[in-house]
Amino acid sequence: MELDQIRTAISDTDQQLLGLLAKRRALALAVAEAKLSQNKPIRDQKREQELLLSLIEQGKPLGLDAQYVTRIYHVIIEDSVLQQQAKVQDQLNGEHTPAVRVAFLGGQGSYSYWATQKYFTRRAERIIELGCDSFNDIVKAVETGHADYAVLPIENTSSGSINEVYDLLQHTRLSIVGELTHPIEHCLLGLPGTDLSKVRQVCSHPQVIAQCSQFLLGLTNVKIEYCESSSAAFAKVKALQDPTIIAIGGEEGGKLYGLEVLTRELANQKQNVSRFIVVARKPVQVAKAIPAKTTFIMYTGQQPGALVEALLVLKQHGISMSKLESRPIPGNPWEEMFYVDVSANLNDYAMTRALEELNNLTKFVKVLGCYPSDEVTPTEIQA
Ligand SMILES: O=C(O)C(=O)C[C@]1(C(=O)O)C=C[C@@H](O)C=C1
Repeated sequence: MELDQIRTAISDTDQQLLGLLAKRRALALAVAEAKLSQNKPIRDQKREQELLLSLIEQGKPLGLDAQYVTRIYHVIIEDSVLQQQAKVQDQLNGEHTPAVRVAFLGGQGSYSYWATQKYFTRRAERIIELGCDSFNDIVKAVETGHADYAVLPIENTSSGSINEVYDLLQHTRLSIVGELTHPIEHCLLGLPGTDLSKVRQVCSHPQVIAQCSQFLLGLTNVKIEYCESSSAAFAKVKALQDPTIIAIGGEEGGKLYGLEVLTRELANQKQNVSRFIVVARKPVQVAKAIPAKTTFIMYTGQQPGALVEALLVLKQHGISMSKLESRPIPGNPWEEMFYVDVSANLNDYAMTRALEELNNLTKFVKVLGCYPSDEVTPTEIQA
């Protein structure tokens, strides 16, 4: 066969694969309906185990090794679970609307832009994008009704917690209604033909710069220029048309501005992932069939053992904590507000009791939101 003919055959096969993936997704959504009516949880890891084992066996005579099959099906099953969760939440809260207005940092091509696309394509037919220049503007856009939702990065595996966002949460009346994790793959991006040895300025958002600090130490005679977002950095490089100025951001985003990759994998941690939260004016309920997270803040006061006692309340109710963060309280020097993420539904009996006790024990407790957990840990094969 000629090259063109082979490629046509590959394209045909890919088209069939896409059709089958769409068909499988529709079946998974039908399963979600059936599970809801039978009061069953969405995730069924026993079924996933059986499925993976059977697929590995079926792959062997076709020359498809176990690792390959497992990798592909982890992605497919993760998609199934997240689609099913979104559907269940939609039925409970009526979240699925034809168009949603979403505020996020930067413009097209920023990391928050991609996170927004990823989260809302499962939940709405159309996204009306409201790119903003600061985290404060994003929150204001939802508070004032200019946007329905805000997407905010809250932590990153390389640079840690994003303090500015934590501080905004302390004062807003908005609720956390969702979360998502998104891999962040930083690249150096320049105008076509840029020579890295001649570069004199690197532009990006301060969080991005922090996540690539080790790589940047190795660049001598290069000035760091902070921008409102990585997309603002792309726009700047494109507008200036000066090959000594480059940006750091995602490859796909840079492409939208005609920029090319000079170097990849710049982040301090190889696994560089950001966790984003989605906030809205109205809280949501999380269906019992899916794993929930609750985030609350508390001020325990400074008496000895106050935090330990508060955390013991969670332990006594069998509630596991996935994150504990502290931030200063403005106007009260050396006093700290604690932010707590727990794996629990706000409507669970244990959680209700724990919050009642924390209300009595501490000086201040406020629930920031209860939302579906985005973590779909891959099912491992047990031999
Ligand atoms: O079979 C089910 O119960 C499904 O919901 C489908 C499916 C899948 O995609 O295969 C998805 C999630 C479950 O954890 C198990 C399997």
